[in-house]
Amino acid sequence: MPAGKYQLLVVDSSNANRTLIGECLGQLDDADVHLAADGGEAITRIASIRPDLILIDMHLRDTDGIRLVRQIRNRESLGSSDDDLTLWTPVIFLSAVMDDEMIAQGIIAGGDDFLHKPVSEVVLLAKVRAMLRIVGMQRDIHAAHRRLRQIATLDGLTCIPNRRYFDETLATEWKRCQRAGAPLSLVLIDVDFFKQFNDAYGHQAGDQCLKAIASALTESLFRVEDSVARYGGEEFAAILPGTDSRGAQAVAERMRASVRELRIPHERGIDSLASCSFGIASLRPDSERSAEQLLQAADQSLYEAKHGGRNRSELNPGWQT
Ligand SMILES: Nc1nc2c(ncn2[C@@H]2O[C@H](COP(=O)(O)OP(=O)(O)OP(=O)(O)O)[C@@H](O)[C@H]2O)c(=O)[nH]1
Repeated sequence: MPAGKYQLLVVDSSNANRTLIGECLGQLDDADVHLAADGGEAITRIASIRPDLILIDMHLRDTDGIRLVRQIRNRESLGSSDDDLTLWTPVIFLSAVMDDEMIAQGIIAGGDDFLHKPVSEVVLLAKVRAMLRIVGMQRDIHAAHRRLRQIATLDGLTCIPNRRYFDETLATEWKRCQRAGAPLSLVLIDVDFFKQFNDAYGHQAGDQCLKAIASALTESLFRVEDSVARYGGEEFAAILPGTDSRGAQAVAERMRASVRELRIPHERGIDSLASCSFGIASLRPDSERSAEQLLQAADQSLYEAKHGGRNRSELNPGWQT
């Protein structure tokens, strides 16, 4: 949810009331006011403006306030937000007649407060401000949650996705590619002679080398669905959904060349430069094989690449698409 002005929606079938409340709320500098004449229009506007607060008259021409709020809460629980936190939009009911029974029903249905009509401008603004304070806190919680999620899936040294992100993404992409009947390719990447690099230049230089390689690998991926993570130590792993083995070989070669183009001096390295070896495995996910097996297959190819001389990529012949 982008932080910015609060979006308020007033749902009232009386043109005069709607305008009056709208004008009153227009005094709030930090809010935009939207108006809807009935339940149907409210639902459409909620989808487009995603309001932070809704004021609903109890008697609408096509429905009543309680039904409408039930519909709104239903939709909220179905479509949770992109970061898995349910959004709660406060609802204030407006009603000329108000008894205990109605208040209880309204709150049970999902309303948060009531305002007596004709609405006092002072009370309306005070209640809306109180609700918006809570909305503001909800926004802060969402922002903190998003940030924490991001930190939890990022590698501290290289700032690229970490092993946890890799595991989650591989599981998700496996299912997605299986449903779509699409290929899924995996590339395991290991820095060559990295122990000697650390021994020769020190651990800090080793860290800088890993950071530069992580950037080079990331920049070699052009598709949004492709990702590369730090798999552990001096190992990285790229997930290429919807990419067949030929495509994966092309990506691996691009990554290999970009690491070489960094021209990081490595006295024990191939031609005295840092390099990586790449192991590729590809499949169309099915219920016969597992992501674990795909990883093992890519690891075997990586072993071949290492033993074939390093600074090269190898595709597992049994795992081609
Ligand atoms: N500087 C630094 N070194 C790391 C990090 N993680 C792992 N390493 C080092 O990476 C080295 C990996 O060494 P090996 O697994 O023997 O492999 P290698 O020397 O790269 O040799 P080959 O893979 O066979 O080419 C070890 O010395 C680890 O200590 C890190 O975060 N920073």
